[in-house]
Formats: sequence, C-alpha cells, structure tokens
Amino acid sequence: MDVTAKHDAAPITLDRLRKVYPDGTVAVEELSLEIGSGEVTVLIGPSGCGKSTVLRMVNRLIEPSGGRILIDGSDATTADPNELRRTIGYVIQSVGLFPHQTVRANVGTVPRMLGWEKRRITERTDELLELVGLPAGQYAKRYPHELSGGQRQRVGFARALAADPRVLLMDEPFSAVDPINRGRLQDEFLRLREAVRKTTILVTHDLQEAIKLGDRIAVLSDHAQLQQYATPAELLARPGNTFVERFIGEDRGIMRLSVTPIPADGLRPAAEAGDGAPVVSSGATLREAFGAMLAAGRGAVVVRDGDTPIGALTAADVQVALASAAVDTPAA
Ligand SMILES: Nc1ncnc2c1ncn2[C@@H]1O[C@H](COP(=O)(O)OP(=O)(O)OP(=O)(O)O)[C@@H](O)[C@H]1O
Repeated sequence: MDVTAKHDAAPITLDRLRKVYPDGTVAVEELSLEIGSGEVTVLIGPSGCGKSTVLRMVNRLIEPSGGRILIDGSDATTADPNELRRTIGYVIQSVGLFPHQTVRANVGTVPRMLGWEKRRITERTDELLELVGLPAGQYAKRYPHELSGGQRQRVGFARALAADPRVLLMDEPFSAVDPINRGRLQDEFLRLREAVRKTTILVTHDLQEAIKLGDRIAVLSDHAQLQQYATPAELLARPGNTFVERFIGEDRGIMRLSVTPIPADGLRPAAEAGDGAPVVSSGATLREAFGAMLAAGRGAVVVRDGDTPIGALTAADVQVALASAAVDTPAA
C-alpha cells in the first residue's frame, strides 16, 4: 500500500472569519485568507493575537461567531464536526497521545473510528511509523512514556496522517522539543511534505521556523488582523508595513540569505575561486554558500551542478545577489 497522497489535498478559504468568546473577548475580528491546495501556510504573530483560535475554528474545536470556512469549496462551518475532524489531521505541542495505549493503537485511532479492518489498520500504522522514522518492529508496542519528546511528536504526526486527511492543522508542533531535535523534526517535516502533500496550516511564534517551513506566511496582529500574507522571500524582502518590519526585526538581512538561491546566471569562471575553495551545489542558498566561505576561511566558493563546476561566487557576489533579489521579488 502506498502511504503517500491518496486523497487530494484541498484548498481552504477563510472568509471573514470571526470569533468573540462568551466573555466578550474579540479573538478574531474578521480574517480572510486563501490557502492553496497542498501549501503550507504559517500563522505567526504576537502571543494572544488569535492564532490558535483561528486554527481551532477550522476543525470546529472552537465554533466561529461569524464568517465561513470553505474546504475544497464546501462550508466546514455547517458540516458535522465529528465527520469534519476525521478528514483533518491535528498536531499539537503537547501531542495528546493516549498514555495507556501503545504507539500502534495511538496511530490507529482515526482508522479505528472509521471502522477499518484490523489488518488494514496495522498495515497503515506500520507504514506510517516507518515513514516518520520509528520502525514498527521496535516502536509499535511501546507506550508513550517509553519514548522521547521528539519521538512522541513523530507518533503524533503519524497519527494525524493515519486516515489520509486532506488538511493538516499544526499548533506549535515543535515548540516543546529541544533546539537540536526541533531542527531535525523540521527537516523531517520538510522531507515528509514532499511525500505527503497536505494543505497545512501551522501556527508558530518562531520566525525562523515560519521561514523554513512555510510556502506562505500570514503575519497577524491583535484580534488576528492580517498585516501581510506573502512567501518567506517576499516577506523578508518587502515587509508590508512597520508592524511587519518590527516583527521581523534586525535579522532580516541574514534571514534573507536562507531564502535566496545562488544566481545561476551571475557566476564567475570557476577558476576564480582559487585552488582548494569550498564547494556548494547549484541548488544551494546564499546562506549555504556564505556559510561554506566562512567555515573554510575563504572569500569564494565553487558552484557545482552534480560533479561539474559551473562557476564561482565571492562574498561580494553574495551581497549583489541579495540586493538584486530584493528588486526581482514581486511585491506581495
Ligand atoms: N475560552 C476563552 N475565553 C475568552 N478568551 C479567550 C479564550 N481562549 C482564548 N481567549 C483569548 O483570545 C485571544 C486569542 O487567543 P489565542 O489562544 O487564539 O492566541 P494565540 O495567538 O494562539 O496565543 P499564543 O501565541 O500565546 O498561544 C487572547 O486574548 C486570549 O486571552
């Protein structure tokens, strides 16, 4: 059985979505957002600005006070909440695994609710455990307390994918994990995304994470007011207003290095890098190229396409490439 995309991903439209809590708190004033099929959209903004409220309205853990949520064109706000949740994977910071159930039973939760045959559930859970790097032979029979925090998070991710949902909601999924494991889990998420393309809304307060994982980033201010909705490169090159500029902060230039590719047509002859210069691949970012120069104590790198050197890039070229990327990037 193929564990990867069976159901197509679905586009999501938030249409003038609103939430006022019973005590009168306006958590979401009126938010409209288009999320493309198979894309990862990150919601980011200051604490208390309404990110989790927005996310939890999509799977109706919180009932909207107004507006609509269209998933693949149909209105989620009028769907049966239980049925809706079976088509939406949900990953949260504290994972929420059932402590008295094995890893396999945890991952099989939704397929069991859907009445799948036992054998099909076992096959599916074992494949997903393999996919998230926890081979079933070793981990399926363990209980959550017999796993590390990062491993529990992976089980949570496998569980969210079990019934092949069209949509994934992730609320601070990596924030309870230490920085080293967080980096690994983020890398794994990127790898899994290639295999399992789900429309994903991810909430984080970590800008680096947003830039690394998001196809698009929605920057929100209090009451979930949308300040800018753009790709990471656009956001960093052209913050839409002073709120976004302040939110991104002074590391904007450095962060832009990691979203700007090496310019294929702006390279010098490879020989100009000199003997023994460090090598990077043509698909690398300016950050990787600059990092390789710093690590080797050299002023240039050789850029290779496979085994073939296609040119050289100097530290000064990095600066020029960054400046011209700002000009080339279309306005958000
Ligand atoms: N059940 C509730 N009743 C009243 N107000 C609430 C309730 N839940 C959340 N709020 C308020 O709604 C606002 C938005 O909360 P929410 O949890 O969505 O923010 P957030 O951006 O996810 O915050 P954080 O980044 O700190 O997790 C906050 O002012 C919060 O205090």
